[in-house]
Amino acid sequence: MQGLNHCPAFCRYYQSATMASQRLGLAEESGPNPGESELAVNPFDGLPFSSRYYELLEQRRALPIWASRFIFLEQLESSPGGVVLVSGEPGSGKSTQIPQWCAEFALARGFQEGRVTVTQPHPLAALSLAMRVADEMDLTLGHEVGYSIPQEDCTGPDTLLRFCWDGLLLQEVASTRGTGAWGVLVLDEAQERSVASDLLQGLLQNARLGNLPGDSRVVVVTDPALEPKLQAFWGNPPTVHVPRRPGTCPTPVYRDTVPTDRVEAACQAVIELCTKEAPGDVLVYLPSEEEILLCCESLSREVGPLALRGPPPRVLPLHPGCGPAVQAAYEDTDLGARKVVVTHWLADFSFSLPSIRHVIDSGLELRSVYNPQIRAESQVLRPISKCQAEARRLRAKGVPPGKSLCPTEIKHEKNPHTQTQETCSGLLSQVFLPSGSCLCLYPKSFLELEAPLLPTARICEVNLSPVVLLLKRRQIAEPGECHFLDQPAPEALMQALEDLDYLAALDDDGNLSDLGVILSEFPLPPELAKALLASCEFNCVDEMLTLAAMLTAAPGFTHPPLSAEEAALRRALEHTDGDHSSLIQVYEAFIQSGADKAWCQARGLNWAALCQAQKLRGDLLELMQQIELPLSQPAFGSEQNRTDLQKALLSGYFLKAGRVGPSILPE
Ligand SMILES: Nc1ncnc2c1ncn2[C@@H]1O[C@H](COP(=O)(O)OP(=O)(O)OP(=O)(O)O)[C@@H](O)[C@H]1O
Repeated sequence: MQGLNHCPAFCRYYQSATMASQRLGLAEESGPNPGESELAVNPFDGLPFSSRYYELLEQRRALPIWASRFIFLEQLESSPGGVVLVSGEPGSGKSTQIPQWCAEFALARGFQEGRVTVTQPHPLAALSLAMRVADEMDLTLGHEVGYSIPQEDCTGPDTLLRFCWDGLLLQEVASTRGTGAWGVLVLDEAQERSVASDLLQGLLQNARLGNLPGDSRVVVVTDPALEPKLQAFWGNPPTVHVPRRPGTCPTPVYRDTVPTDRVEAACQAVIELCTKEAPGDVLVYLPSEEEILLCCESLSREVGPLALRGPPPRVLPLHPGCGPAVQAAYEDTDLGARKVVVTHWLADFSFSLPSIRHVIDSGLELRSVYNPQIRAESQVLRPISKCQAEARRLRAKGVPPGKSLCPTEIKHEKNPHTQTQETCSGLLSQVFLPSGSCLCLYPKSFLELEAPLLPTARICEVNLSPVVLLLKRRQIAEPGECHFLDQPAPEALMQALEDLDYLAALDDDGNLSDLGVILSEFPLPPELAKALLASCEFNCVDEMLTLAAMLTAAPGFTHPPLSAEEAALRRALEHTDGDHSSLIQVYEAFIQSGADKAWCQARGLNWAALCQAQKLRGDLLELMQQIELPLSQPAFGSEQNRTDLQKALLSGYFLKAGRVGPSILPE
């Protein structure tokens, strides 16, 4: 910011933007047109726009949301309660354009109320969007545009627009180490009903966030399916309706029965599309990461030998473990190979891949669901909601590579109505495209009978202890008083309070104890944080740090062993004491390999997840050093260490303990 204030281009733009916004309310057009040399300077960094900027500007102008830009900025300026709702179907341009317009709005106000923060329910979506938006704005990632996700903060002092995993923003709001206020907060993908998004909305609605400046703005972005509920929750705020995406959406084709082997059925459907040479990329939805990987492996083996006219398809997984490699799903190769992207719920709403023409949907999702009565989480395989099924079907509306539908090209069409850019949404539907397809691997009655209308609110399905600890830490609200979009069951809240009490995190008045305050400092579930603190007492900090990091990072194993050789290499990593010791052993072997990717691949280990665990372990160690907790030397493998580790774990997880051997607890 300081740098920007001294930049003559910024000052020039800022003055003109301020004058324009005073005159018009807001500037009518974003960014210059090619050829406007005098103003062709990026107001955010003072540098001339590159040719790439203009290339992407053409693509942005073709998005359905582009027509809503002026009305959105007007509503943002004048909304009486400072809240604006944006409702539009997937792929209409909400996630990429709204943040940029908010940055322009904040710039026109001189960033006096603060900068722009955009939340995403998935860390990978925050990363991917930051990359795309930095590109579209012609700015440098990590400088003016940045992102914050677990174990990675790619922001700097000049960051004006930050994409942030919503769980992290919630932690920041609650923690003493938070980054403070924002001028505009965009809560994207509200229909996904993540815990943090629901909670942030509850807190904002109750006006309980003390660090909000007076004139800040909140923008809630959603799929149309959740719009009525959000309207009611926010008291009918101004709402921007994004026009429907042009193009015809294929009618779904249903299977008569649910296949016993989903992966096999999906692979066969992909191969059929490839052999029929139906143009366009393919998106396959399976329930779990494990099935995604199995499907990718099977497809990679089977599509190679097919006698196809073009190059063989590129098979790409898309799940939280992919990291920055996820961008490959957006890229086209020079050879124009067809992409087959295999994914799960992650791409229901985030990740709008423009070239998808064929969707193969299993109609299922695998989710962790917590049962407070038995205090246990289980993996539940269940039908997706009707709203998700519709979002998946709409993905097949894409444009095959090489068939760009940017307005300049449309103007050349022999159509008397193709005069102005404003009418482009109407025009696009008139352009002939080979039709796409949507194959549902289930009968029509399957979702009609079994699926809910909307995705289930995650706050009603998770263990609430971390949420309650967080709220108590900042005395933001009494958990029971908080006004949620969907209220969690009272017994789930009671159980969370009870568990925190058992952990000695609460005092007699129900407020956080000193121990509770320390527990809330760790980015870990309270039970695990307690076990880590206890490891100081039982002299096994080194091992417990590793275990905490491995249990928190993404799963270390990618899939069941694929060959006898891989199975043998994996067996060598297993520890006779069970999963916890195996995880420590895997981590230590990974470090000894020099964090080698090929070493991980040979054992079916998730290299990205292990790197994440390494980073998290470092962060936890730093935190312990800051709090001046006593550390201990590594002793993994000794009998004493084994017992110490068990005692530390029991200090946190005593509610889940069952004794089979002689007691190790002190008499
Ligand atoms: N990470 C990315 N890399 C490259 N292009 C992207 C990326 N994200 C989005 N796009 C482009 O921007 C277009 C609009 O996507 P955007 O995510 O803004 O839509 P959306 O309305 O928010 O959809 P959704 O609700 O599915 O996220 C896409 O069709 C694609 O062309």
